[in-house]
Amino acid sequence: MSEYDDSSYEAGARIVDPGVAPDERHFEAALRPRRLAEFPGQPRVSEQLGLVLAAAKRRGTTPDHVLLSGPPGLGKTSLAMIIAAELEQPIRITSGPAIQHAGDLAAILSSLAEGEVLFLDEIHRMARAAEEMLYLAMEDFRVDVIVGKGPGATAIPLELPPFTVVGATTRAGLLPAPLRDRFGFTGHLDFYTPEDLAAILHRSAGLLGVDATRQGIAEIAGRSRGTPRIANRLLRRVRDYAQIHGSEVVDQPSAMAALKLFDVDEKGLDRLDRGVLETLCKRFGGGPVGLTTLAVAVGEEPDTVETVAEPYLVREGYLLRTPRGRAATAQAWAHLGLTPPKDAGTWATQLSLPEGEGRFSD
Ligand SMILES: Nc1ncnc2c1ncn2[C@@H]1O[C@H](COP(=O)(O)OP(=O)(O)OP(=O)(O)O)[C@@H](O)[C@H]1O
Ligand SMILES: [Mg+2]
Repeated sequence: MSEYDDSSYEAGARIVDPGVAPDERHFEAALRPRRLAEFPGQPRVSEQLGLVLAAAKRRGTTPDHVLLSGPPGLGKTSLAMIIAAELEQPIRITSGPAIQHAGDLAAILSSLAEGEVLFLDEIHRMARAAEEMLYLAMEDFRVDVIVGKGPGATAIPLELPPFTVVGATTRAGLLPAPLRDRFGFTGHLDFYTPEDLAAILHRSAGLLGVDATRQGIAEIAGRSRGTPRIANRLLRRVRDYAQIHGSEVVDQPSAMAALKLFDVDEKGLDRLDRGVLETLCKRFGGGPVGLTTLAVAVGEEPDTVETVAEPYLVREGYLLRTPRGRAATAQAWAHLGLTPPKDAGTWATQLSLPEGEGRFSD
């Protein structure tokens, strides 16, 4: 699930949504890399993690607990499963929202086998009381089981065999510091380069039994917003298109035609993204304009514009959030093939943002 849970757009409702759609889970499972060696991209995290796991295996101990953070669809769940596979250990999978009471967690912890991997997805959404129990368990491999109620209740300490927690979160900043500190290794996943996405797409095409050319793959990779989940989804749509209209081969013409049909342009912007930029440029001279005014003009809820369209537009340098409202950058004008008016604000002449500026961190 993604951070877009609260918006009016269902996860996966847009073809470029980084969240997972309910009906694509089985595709995802089939396309997940199984081992670190077949996990393209994220070279730093992958190398660091490989070292941590290999060293623990060599010593015959459990590795440090691992926290994986980063935007939706970049491979956190895949990596959690890879960790268990590399350690040759079973994996127990649960998620923050499923643990609403400390007792839920106590039941899981007390049934773990030695060395087992406990994957806690969306760990930032776990109940507070369970968080406290978790960090005690992570540090001392112990839980206090409360027996009885009221003044007569007693805490019976229960020793746990050593195990490895792998936590995943799209919002590392929401984790309380004591919990974050219990993870000896944190891997932050970043958006993929088009080359890495192309490698992923080649592999996926092979697994799906689809013929694909290098140019066809490159065309899809360039429109996938740095996100493997989106890349795999676009590949399936292009495959559909190629099977119905073309030579059954995912080549550049079929990729371009299919993605035009599904409204994903060459930079990966869809109709909503372009609607926001076009409204901003054509109706408001590039802004700045308040979020609500902009959203009404686009015909969307302010929340949708803010949480669904803006993060990518800001990250890629098409849109600025200024104290006076939203403003289009020169890159936005250029992408739409429009010329900014002479009196447009200074932001419109700004070609790109300084490194890190306007980027979303967790
Ligand atoms: N490095 C990679 N190589 C190949 N495929 C990948 C890679 N990273 C992700 N994928 C594919 O992208 C899809 C989404 O990956 P995954 O479920 O691991 O993401 P996630 O970070 O857990 O997302 P969420 O935050 O929504 O839970 C899967 O189908 C997976 O196969
Ligand atoms: Mg996941």
